[in-house]
Amino acid sequence: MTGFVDLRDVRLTYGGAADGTLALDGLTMSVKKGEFAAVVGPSGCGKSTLMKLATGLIAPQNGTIEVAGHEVDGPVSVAGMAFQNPSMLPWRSSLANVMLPLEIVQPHRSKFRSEKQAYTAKAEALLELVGLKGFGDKYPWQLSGGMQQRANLCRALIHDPALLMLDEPFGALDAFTREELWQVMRDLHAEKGFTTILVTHDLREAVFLADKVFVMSARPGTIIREREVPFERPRPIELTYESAFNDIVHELRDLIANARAAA
Ligand SMILES: Nc1ncnc2c1ncn2[C@@H]1O[C@H](COP(=O)(O)OP(=O)(O)OP(=O)(O)O)[C@@H](O)[C@H]1O
Repeated sequence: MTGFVDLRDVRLTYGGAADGTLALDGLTMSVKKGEFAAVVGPSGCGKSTLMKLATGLIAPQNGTIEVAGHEVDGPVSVAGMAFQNPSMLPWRSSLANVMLPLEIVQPHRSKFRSEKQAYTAKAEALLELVGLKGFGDKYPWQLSGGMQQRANLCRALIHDPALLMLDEPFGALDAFTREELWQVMRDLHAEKGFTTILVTHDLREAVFLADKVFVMSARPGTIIREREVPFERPRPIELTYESAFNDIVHELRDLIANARAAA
């Protein structure tokens, strides 16, 4: 396989082959190093399942999964993750929340004490990059939802993961805040160059951020279309009001509507 993340002919059934739920079947997809991929599809088609498989949280009954050239057979340490709910620890400051993975993930864990000053500077620099300069000492409950999600992105990136997995990270935010966060995400990806897989229900979000959008069928999920997004980077937010942009959004919408109807 040739990508940075490769899934080939993957099948996943929850709860036993006989009477379980077949979530994914015959799913094949490949994401290149540094690429920003989005995954869209009908509700319940298996998008989150795909994320759990690619990060090694669950194993498929059939097929192969490779990340960074290695077959996945347990939690993938090169991955950072962010979900819809930022789930920050309320008793820790934002800075301490951002630094949490360094206390857990090797090789950082072993040198956390001796390198604490450098790690703190790194976390502060990341907070600044997402527009949270000076908020490191605030507790999560002192931050707005959008600010919490910014800090959550920093926490996902603090250990310099080569792969960032995002499952509906902006889904709970209002439209304006969401667009702000798209731009934060665009700039983080441009600066750091990590490979990204974003699961989203928001087709504008997918087209704005991604190099390639994977469209899934209804459950059992499989990939029914890979749509390249041709727009140059960096992409201004005004792009989302242009007709060429909306044409792709409509094309994706039609594919998903048809997939739902076929279910
Ligand atoms: N732990 C589980 N045990 C049993 N069934 C599950 C489990 N997790 C998911 N499923 C089922 O597998 C299917 C795919 O679920 P998944 O959460 O991957 O879909 P999704 O596309 O992310 O959903 P949504 O669009 O609603 O976010 C669904 O039918 C779901 O009910």
